[in-house]
Amino acid sequence: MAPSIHPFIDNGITKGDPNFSGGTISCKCPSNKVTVALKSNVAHNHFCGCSKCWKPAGSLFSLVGVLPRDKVEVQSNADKLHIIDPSAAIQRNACKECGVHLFGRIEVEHPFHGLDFVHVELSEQKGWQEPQFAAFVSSIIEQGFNPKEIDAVRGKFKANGLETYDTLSPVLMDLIATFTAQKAGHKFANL
Ligand SMILES: N[C@@H](CCC(=O)N[C@@H](CSCO)C(=O)NCC(=O)O)C(=O)O
Ligand SMILES: [Zn+2]
Ligand SMILES: [Zn+2]
Repeated sequence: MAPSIHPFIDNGITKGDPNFSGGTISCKCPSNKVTVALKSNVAHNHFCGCSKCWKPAGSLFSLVGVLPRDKVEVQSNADKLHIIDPSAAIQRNACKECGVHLFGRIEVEHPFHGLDFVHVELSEQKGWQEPQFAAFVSSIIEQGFNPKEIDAVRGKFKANGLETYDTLSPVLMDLIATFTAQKAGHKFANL
């Protein structure tokens, strides 16, 4: 059986609702779930093949989007959260018991400071922004995926109208580059 790319693409992508205003995500513990309110929809929702983002069991990719950190509020069992890797730019707060990542937060100076990273598949609500692109596709090879089969993976994304990249999308990479340039003292007109 071919490995699952991610449940949200294996059976075709469902469009989000542009008027959707948020919901609740929860971890996968059978009881005493960690629950987190997301008080807006997400943006830049994307599949990510990197080794750091949480992936559902058996899937090659994560699905991760961002929203302002002041729209994210832990509602229950906060004591079960721990930060997976405190040295990473994105501090992924995960459930100690089931391993699910609830939100990733940036505390250092960074182009995406102020945005939290979340996985909307952990919500029962429907209407979240649909995936926009696939990022860090070649990273799955670093984790042991056979490079001979990568074209099939890229083809599946393309067949669903999604571009594939080996970093983030050009829009996000340009934002990062702009931040880096401004930090180095470059000034841009009309930004
Ligand atoms: N090949 C590496 C790439 C890891 C990586 O750079 N991941 C990105 C994207 S995560 C969500 O889009 C990133 O920004 N990471 C910063 C961080 O995790 O703190 C690998 O696969 O590990
Ligand atoms: Zn849990
Ligand atoms: Zn990632």
